[in-house]
Amino acid sequence: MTSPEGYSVVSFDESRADEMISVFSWGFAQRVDADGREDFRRMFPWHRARGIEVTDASRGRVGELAGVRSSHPMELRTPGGGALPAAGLTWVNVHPNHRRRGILSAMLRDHFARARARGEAFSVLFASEPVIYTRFGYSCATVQRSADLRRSPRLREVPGSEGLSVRLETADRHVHGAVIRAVQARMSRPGTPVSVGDTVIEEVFSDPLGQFSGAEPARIAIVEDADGPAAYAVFRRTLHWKDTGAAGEVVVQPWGAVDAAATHRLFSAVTNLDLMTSCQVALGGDDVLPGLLPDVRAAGVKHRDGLWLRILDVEAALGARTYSAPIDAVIEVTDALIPTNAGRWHLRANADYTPTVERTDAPYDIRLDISALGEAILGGRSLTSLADGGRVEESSAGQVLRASRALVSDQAPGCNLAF
Ligand SMILES: CC(=O)SCCNC(=O)CCNC(=O)[C@H](O)C(C)(C)COP(=O)(O)OP(=O)(O)OC[C@H]1O[C@@H](n2cnc3c(N)ncnc32)[C@H](O)[C@@H]1OP(=O)(O)O
Repeated sequence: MTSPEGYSVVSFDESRADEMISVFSWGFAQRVDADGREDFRRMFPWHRARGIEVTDASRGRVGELAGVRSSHPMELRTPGGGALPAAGLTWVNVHPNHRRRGILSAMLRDHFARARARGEAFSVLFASEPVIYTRFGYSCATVQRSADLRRSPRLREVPGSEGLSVRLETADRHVHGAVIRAVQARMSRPGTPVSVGDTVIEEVFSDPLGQFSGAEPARIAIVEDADGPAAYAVFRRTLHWKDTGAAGEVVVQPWGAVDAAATHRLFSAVTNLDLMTSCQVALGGDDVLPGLLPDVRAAGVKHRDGLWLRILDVEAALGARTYSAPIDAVIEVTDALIPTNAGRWHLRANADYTPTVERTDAPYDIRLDISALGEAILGGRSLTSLADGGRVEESSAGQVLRASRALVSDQAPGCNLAF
């Protein structure tokens, strides 16, 4: 693996936790207190930690970590109910003394090689600044929205919701990790992490930066149906008193539900807590929740980029999803960083829309860069809209439209677990 001059790429483990936290706190301008350090020890994926060490004294103290990163193992839902192994890139930081010397670039080359060797088809992340990642072939694959549901918004009725049980408990990572895993595994939305390693679960119950200091300990609402856990919401309340009386705030982070009935039951409970006037929640994809609100504008929905995705294995990415219309097309992919992705792929989806993907020398029908394919692969962005923006070419009129209809997904993608 090529490293920038004066540096070398290394693995590191928990014995270097203090150093890693120091690089992180410089990168993210954060104070990490004793509790936060304990959280880091539990939730940082030490087994996949990589860093860049100084090897030349003119660059800094020889042996010190100049940059760090790791990734969470997970499986990501694809359109049609399949899933693919993915690397959830996380805690990427370069100490300001060493920035803009190619350290991130070296870490990402290393990340791509190692993730591919493990058979991971996607690298996914939540971006601190999107501009960092576009040059490495990542694109925004899901949109995330935030809303404030206020108190008891009188959700529209959903058949079957009344019969579901809901209970509130104090969150306990040892007990409720299994609940979260059970719900995630049942979720069908493309972009959902349907299987995650322990570190993602640890992160759900952690607060390394003291974001929730002043709030109560994490609680969890659990809805069950005949098949077991069907929805959960991890939430924390903070009680404020104003001149007008109690004005408590509920922050839900994260939540997941398998269907509309479970969503209705869950939010009937968490938006109806005494002394609370605000219930802040993130929405992913085309969640049913906004459609249950009688006055969606009152929720003040805000949009932003959600999950960023980089395809590491084009053949797997095209082959592990279903298609919404027949397709028989040669797709030419350019990829400046992963040569095994580049070239022409013959994609055919048969009568039940499951695909075959083969390398071919035949002329292309559509041509696009890996970042454009990453934006479309979960069905979140249409190829027609990417073509309008000049990011997809066609060899003859109608090719983009046909492929676009095939790649669209019945459910808009979303990712409900941050990492
Ligand atoms: C998934 C996550 O963990 S997101 C968290 C990312 N981390 C942060 O935001 C913490 C604060 N920032 C940092 O730690 C660092 O500045 C990083 C990681 C963003 C960049 O690390 P560096 O080692 O400086 O990046 P590197 O030198 O490899 O830069 C590669 C290219 O990206 C550009 N670039 C890097 N960061 C940025 C940025 N924040 N904004 C704009 N361009 C950037 C560089 O200018 C360079 O461009 P070039 O190839 O045209 O010369």
